[in-house]
Amino acid sequence: MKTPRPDISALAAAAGVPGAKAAAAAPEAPARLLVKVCGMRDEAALAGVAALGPDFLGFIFAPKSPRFVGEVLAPELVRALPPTIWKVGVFVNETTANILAAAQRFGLAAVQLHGQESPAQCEELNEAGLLVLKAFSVGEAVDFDALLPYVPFCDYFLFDTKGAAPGGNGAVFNWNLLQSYNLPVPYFLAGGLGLEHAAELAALRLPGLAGVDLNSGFETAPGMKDANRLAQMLTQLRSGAPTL
Ligand SMILES: O=C(O)c1ccccc1N[C@@H]1O[C@H](COP(=O)(O)O)[C@@H](O)[C@H]1O
Repeated sequence: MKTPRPDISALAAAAGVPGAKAAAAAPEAPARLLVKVCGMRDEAALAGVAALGPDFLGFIFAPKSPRFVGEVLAPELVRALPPTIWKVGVFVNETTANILAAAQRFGLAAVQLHGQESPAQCEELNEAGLLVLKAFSVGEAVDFDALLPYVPFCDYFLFDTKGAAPGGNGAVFNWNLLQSYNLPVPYFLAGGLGLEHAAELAALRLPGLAGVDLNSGFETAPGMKDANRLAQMLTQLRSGAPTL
């Protein structure tokens, strides 16, 4: 069954992003960075973090992750989150059938594919009505040409630090590697972001940068988000970002 897909245009306009698959290579910064808080698994923190008004909330469906949402969080709680927040399921090399089943059960509107998923799988999920974020691990260099086959089927890319685990490594990569980004898909910056990066991120000018992904840098333990630190981060990101 097809998962209803919210209209991305309002979100893109609010963030000053000219819409998915459009003009991401413009060098100017978005009006404000989109914020995705990832790795939610703690029922007690969920309402508090949602009340901060992140643009996206991520739930990890990779069984090996310490943030695996599995049976920990009741699907009703996720489905009941405000419709203004995009609910993102994070998957690593999962089958399309399993992803669609989880999307249906938890009311996910978006998927973050954090493994070696193919462009064809991105297309399948995109055609199923889901917003598609494709993650890529960044080491010493990025081969943007290798991302070209994904362009037609992804709403966002996400650049994360290469590490021992597929994601959630808590390490920062060299953001300057993205200075030469020239593809028409906006992206999220991820990997070890913490409160100490707030000022730098708010002032960051990178072509195609649409948002930031906050995960292990805002936890008291894996999956246990610190709403106070997140509140400080959102305030700094949103007040520090320039207006167009
Ligand atoms: O957080 C995890 O455990 C995880 C597991 C498997 C795939 C992705 C995962 N998280 C994603 O990793 C990046 C960076 O996280 P961090 O800031 O370095 O902790 C982020 O996009 C998370 O969504």
